[in-house]
Amino acid sequence: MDHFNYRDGVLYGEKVPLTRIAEAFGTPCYVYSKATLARHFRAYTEALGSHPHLICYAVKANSNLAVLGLLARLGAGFDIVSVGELERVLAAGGDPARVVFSGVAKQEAEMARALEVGIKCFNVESRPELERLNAVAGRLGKVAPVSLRVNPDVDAGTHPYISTGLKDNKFGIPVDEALAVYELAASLPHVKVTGLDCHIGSQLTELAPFLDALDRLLVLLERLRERGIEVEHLDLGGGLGVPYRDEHPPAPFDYATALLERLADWEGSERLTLLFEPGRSIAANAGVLLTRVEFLKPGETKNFAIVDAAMNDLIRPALYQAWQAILPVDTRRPRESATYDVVGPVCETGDFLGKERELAIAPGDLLAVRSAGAYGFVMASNYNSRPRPAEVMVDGDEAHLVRRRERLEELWAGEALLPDDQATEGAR
Ligand SMILES: Cc1ncc(COP(=O)(O)O)c(C=O)c1O
Ligand SMILES: N[C@@H](CCCC[NH3+])C(=O)O
Repeated sequence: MDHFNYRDGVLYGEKVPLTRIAEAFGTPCYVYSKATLARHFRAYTEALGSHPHLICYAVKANSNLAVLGLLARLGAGFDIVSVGELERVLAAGGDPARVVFSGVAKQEAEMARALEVGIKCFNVESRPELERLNAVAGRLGKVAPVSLRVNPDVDAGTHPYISTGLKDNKFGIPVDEALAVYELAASLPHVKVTGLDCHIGSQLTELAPFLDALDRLLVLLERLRERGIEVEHLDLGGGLGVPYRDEHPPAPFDYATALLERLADWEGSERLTLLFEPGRSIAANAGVLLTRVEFLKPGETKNFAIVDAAMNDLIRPALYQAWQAILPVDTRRPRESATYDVVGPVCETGDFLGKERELAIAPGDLLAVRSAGAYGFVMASNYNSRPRPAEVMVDGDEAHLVRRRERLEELWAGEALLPDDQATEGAR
């Protein structure tokens, strides 16, 4: 459920017709619903109820300041993977004490900045990273709170590009080695063990892999306890899927209920703070990509609807063959229906937003690509020297521009001509 619905034949974002947004801000344009973001966030906090918890929104899913600011005000923590994401969180008014830092290769300067602002925890993904963190913290006279990201080797049953909890993925410390790395962590002077972390993949549509992972983590926690190592929090990562088409992923409530049941037998579980790092399940269905049909191009074997958004704006279909619904925004005028591949202007055969879609459209019509609030704008590029699109947040009957469309001259700002060519340029 989201806040993008038809009223009298026109698709709205909350109380704003998307036609009005296209007129005011142009296309292509991302549109997010504040109410949907808030509802998705609260679904987690309400599901966990009185159990100690912290929901660390995965900034990578959608890092627009307005999104981060909204979630910060609702009490969210943040899961970051770079100092860039950290600075965004701070710029949006997020609390550094609620930030966890994931990622396989944190640089020294990134660690130093995170220590300086006092983040909650570093999710350490390897032994050398632990040693680097200890050294950086030592130089700054600090003690870094750490949680080891353990790779539990469970098959999340998701797309191979987005599965992260298998032995042959680059992420985390193999569960069998984790004990030794925890012992090392406990012996180092400038790190303090505070948690245990895992993240097994994204767009999971079943509970079983999460519960399998939890079982393996509980075995590890038991072994740590035997060695006198107690953690304050258990971070189960993100990964809960969303309905893009006909998937029926568990709701946060079902997920949390199943986890709490499984945890109930574990001694001291009521004091164990649960952390989650959801990205997609908060942002994906809180956004659409608005695009306009440029041309309809009938072909011998197929028809193309060429639109003004492309793979540089939304890469998920091209990269993962991901399916996202494509809807006409204004259905009030009569149109003939046909089957189209919806493609963009980029010079790549793989530049498509959807294939074989039955659509009743004409040139100039607006289309909305649904479920585009996560891994949409954040993965946009300037390929083909296309400025990145605008981003708009609707809030009731208001629409706020939360990122203006990139300007052409921004595309080459920071570039330079060679000295010889500058001279030629000057002489001309
Ligand atoms: C460490 C980590 N945490 C959280 C997330 C967010 O995942 P999702 O958007 O599937 O909830 C990811 C991305 O998969 C991740 O790598
Ligand atoms: N970007 C991916 C998900 C990767 C998750 C990041 N760990 C997607 O669009 O589905």
